[in-house]
Amino acid sequence: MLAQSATPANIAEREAVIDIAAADSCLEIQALSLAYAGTPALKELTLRVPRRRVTAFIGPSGCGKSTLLRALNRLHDLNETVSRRGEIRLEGQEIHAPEVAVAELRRRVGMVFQTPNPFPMSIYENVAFGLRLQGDMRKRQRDEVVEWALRSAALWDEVKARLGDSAWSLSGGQQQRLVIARTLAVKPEVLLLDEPASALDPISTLKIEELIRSLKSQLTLVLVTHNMQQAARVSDYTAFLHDGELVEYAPTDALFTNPRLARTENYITGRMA
Ligand SMILES: Nc1ncnc2c1ncn2[C@@H]1O[C@H](COP(=O)(O)OP(=O)(O)OP(=O)(O)O)[C@@H](O)[C@H]1O
Repeated sequence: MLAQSATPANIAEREAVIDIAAADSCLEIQALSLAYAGTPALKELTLRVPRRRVTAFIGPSGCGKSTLLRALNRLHDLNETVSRRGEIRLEGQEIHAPEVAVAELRRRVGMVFQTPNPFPMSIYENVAFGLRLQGDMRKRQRDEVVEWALRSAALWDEVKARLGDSAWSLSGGQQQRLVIARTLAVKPEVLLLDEPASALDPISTLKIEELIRSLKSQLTLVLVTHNMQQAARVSDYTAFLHDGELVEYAPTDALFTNPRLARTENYITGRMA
């Protein structure tokens, strides 16, 4: 039985904590801090990313969403001004451990950016690109993986008759789904999406959102978005960041309908830019 002092807010808090703690997690971020040239961008963030779910990072511009996402596949490695403390574990293994090869990490943790970036080659070759890097594969097997990846990215029917055409002949929305297919072809465990629909029209945006929802049966997705409706539509869990801190992290429904903290409520109700 609930204690007498339990209010709807702290019931939700307890349930949110239990829900995330109980979820099977794929990535664990522990006391992660990151600074650019000594200026903090992330401050002691700790969170677990549940497996085969969609987790959204939301928050005002400059709060650190992209910095956090990029840290998850070590995109800061080449930036000498970046200093980092804390841990990021993928399936229990610290991703900065000496035995972890960055190329393999980035195969396991794929990333899709805001602006579609297909390579200047055919639709087919874009998807086959990572497979060729991985080594020899018979043409028939490669064809099968390309088809599977294009189907998984909900693009196959639109391109199956023109696989040899330039990827740049596709619309922006199709290009973004092609980039997702290219990433899926090497069978990642995690897909990081940094504002993947913000450069797209509303119909293409809906297709990307449908795709995100469908992909969680196969892999773990992490989405950075400015668009709170989008976070509410597609994600299972939402983390609200502000000024480099993780303010609140909860199942998406709980966070949007019953935020625990005033800072979260102010943001989701538009009282904080
Ligand atoms: N390469 C960089 N060098 C220096 N500072 C950076 C760099 N990238 C980001 N920053 C700073 O780190 C902070 C967090 O930036 P980040 O891009 O992660 O925020 P964000 O929440 O993704 O913002 P937005 O929603 O505008 O994309 C900001 O103050 C930003 O100016």
